[in-house]
Amino acid sequence: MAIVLGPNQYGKAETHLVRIVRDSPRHEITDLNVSSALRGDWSAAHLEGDQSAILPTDTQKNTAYVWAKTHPVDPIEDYGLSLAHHFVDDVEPVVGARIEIERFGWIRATVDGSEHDHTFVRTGPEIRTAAITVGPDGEHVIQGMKDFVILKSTESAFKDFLVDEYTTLAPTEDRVMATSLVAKWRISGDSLSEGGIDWNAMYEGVKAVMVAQFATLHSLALQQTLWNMGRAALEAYPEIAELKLSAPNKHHFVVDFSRFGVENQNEVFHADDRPYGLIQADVVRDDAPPAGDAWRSYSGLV
Ligand SMILES: O=c1[nH]c(=O)c2[nH]c(=O)[nH]c2[nH]1
Repeated sequence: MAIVLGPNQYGKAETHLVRIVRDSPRHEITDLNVSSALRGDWSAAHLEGDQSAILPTDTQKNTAYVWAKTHPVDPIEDYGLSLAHHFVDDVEPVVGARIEIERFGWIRATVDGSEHDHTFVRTGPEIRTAAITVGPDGEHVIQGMKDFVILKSTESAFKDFLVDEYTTLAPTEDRVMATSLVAKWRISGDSLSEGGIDWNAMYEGVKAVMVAQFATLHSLALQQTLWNMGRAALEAYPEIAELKLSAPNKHHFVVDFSRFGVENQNEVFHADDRPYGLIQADVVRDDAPPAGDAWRSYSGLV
């Protein structure tokens, strides 16, 4: 029996950087939380305390800042690809790099009916995410979103489910359906190297396709809604190899007004925060290029 060092990676998590483009009086803001992880043979550091192959996490943080000055940060996917390539191509012992990015939204403040040049208001809660991997198996980009809260107030049912002696849930033909969606979609291999992906357009397009499915499908379950959201996104974007969805079912319970002699026809709800059903589904193209290290995560944030 031997005890051996297993998979490992290291880097700087959550470098929260704000880039202001101020080349003209009309400024632009990009607000990013960047995590970098380096992959390679770090056994000497773990087993012997030898740091000679270790580029400090502090250096990785500095590099993320400098890259934000010297390279475009919008779209975040190109910033991440460039930063990952720098670590892999320019830092000798590094064989793979993972860059994970959260992008927080800002819009211009409106003052006297006009968009202001240098005052911004945080939007949300939706956070755009990206996870870029460059390594021995090539390049992967996982584009995505989290905390995307969406609700429909009708055209959602949940009935005819399996019942056992512990089941108390009443079937419903008409309920509120709401979730705080996490969605991630992978682009790998040829689709990436052929270049030219308009990342911002893809992000807005996938979001629009998924919202349209959520809205227009008369849902029999969140599971069915998720499948159709993912299927429609893959149909619309051939570059996407696969898409993963994680959706907490944000339950809205009709408040019982019967003792008050007041009717409640799906008008007043108790919005419960926990527990919640958690429904997850992957939608995959059956000829998708292999995922390799694409889903090997680092910070747990994206
Ligand atoms: O859309 C739903 N899917 C479920 O699996 C489930 N289970 C449950 O209690 N409510 C719901 N709703």
